[in-house]
Amino acid sequence: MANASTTPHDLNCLTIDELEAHAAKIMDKQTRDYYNEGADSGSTLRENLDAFKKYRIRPRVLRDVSRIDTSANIFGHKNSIPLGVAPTAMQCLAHEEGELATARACKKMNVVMGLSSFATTTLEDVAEASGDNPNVLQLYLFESRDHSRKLIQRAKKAGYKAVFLTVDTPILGRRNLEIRNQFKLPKHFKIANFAQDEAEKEGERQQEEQARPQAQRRSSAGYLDGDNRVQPSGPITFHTHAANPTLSWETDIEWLKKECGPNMQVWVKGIATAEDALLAIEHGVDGIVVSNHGGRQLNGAMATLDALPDVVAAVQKRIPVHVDGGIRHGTDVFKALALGADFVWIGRPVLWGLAYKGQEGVELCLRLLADEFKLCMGLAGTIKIKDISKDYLVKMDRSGFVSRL
Ligand SMILES: Cc1cc2nc3c(=O)[nH]c(=O)nc-3n(C[C@H](O)[C@H](O)[C@H](O)COP(=O)(O)O)c2cc1C
Ligand SMILES: CC(C)CC(=O)C(=O)O
Repeated sequence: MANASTTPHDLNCLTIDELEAHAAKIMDKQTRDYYNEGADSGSTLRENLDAFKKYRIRPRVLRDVSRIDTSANIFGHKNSIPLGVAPTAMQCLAHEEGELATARACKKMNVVMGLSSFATTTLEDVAEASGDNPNVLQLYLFESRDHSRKLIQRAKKAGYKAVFLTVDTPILGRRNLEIRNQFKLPKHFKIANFAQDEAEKEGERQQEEQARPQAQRRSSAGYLDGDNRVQPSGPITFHTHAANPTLSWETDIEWLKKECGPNMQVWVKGIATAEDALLAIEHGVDGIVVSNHGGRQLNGAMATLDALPDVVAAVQKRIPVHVDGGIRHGTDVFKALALGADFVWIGRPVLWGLAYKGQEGVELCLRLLADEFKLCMGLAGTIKIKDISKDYLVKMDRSGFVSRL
């Protein structure tokens, strides 16, 4: 009997769990804590993972699974599997080649890549490394529309297929290890997409600063207003500019759609409820990602896999519904699809791959998941993505009682 794997194994690393363990030994403490932690006690982060264990697969047999097609269409491109690389900030912390290594691995593995606004590589350099492999730009809409507008224009010019507006971060979640470690991006790295703006602004700022009475001079984190809210008027750092508490459906989605024009889609990332999924449709977005930011924002929020079925039922296939959070095995991809997701995204596993072996490590990460997913499809008795449905799952409650969906 042939093994389902199409590629050679790395005998030291046969699972994403092993990849995580290798990476943990390689990364420095600040980076490991920043990448791996969730908000507050981390319960939502853990529940994202545990949610997958509540479901078991009902395999069907004698169905000729000799020709399995794992490919999925995204932005008119044939992705090798229904999985993409979610945007994660500051990848050069994991490996010196950072986002470039990720882009090259995605291209080689034929997998769509999401680039964080807070990448340590410019969106143009990533686009060049990606060639004709599709990319999406994750966007935090800043209070200064100028910063956002420039970024959108650059993404359009560089051929990005979509922007993913992250909507679960109106205020940055509380990450205790980050606070305790006093997280700082080492000086030799830059939040590359803003580096030019920063240099231009710095001169102006220094002049303004000198003109200001001593008592009103800003701290390095920005100004605090009367409500102790950081005013994002200072340098672009993720403690100030990632969070924009003023975002709303009415004012921002319309603006964003206009800026993106007809050739770059607008998605929202961070939907957790049917109500918001319906609002997304009402406001004309092209797709949604059910996400809780990998458990890094509202601790105590639902696991994304638990949030998914309600959203799928509300959307009724009018727009694509994607999901991320806690996907660590090919069977997790299968379960998410069976619950109605069209596509999934992975965050931390790619960072672990990067830390382990740069581009090669990201390829390994994607290959493991692709092989596991293909094997799962074959052993569950299905050869087409579109046939994966809730008929392939049962749900177990806490007492072990099994029910059909
Ligand atoms: C270190 C780290 C940085 C992240 N940076 C961003 C970001 O810049 N923008 C964003 O929308 N989401 C960001 N995310 C969230 C991911 O896009 C994704 O939603 C999440 O990682 C999925 O969960 P998983 O890590 O369990 O796969 C980040 C996640 C991590 C772990
Ligand atoms: C720049 C940060 C806000 C990136 C992020 O989204 C995260 O660390 O979760």
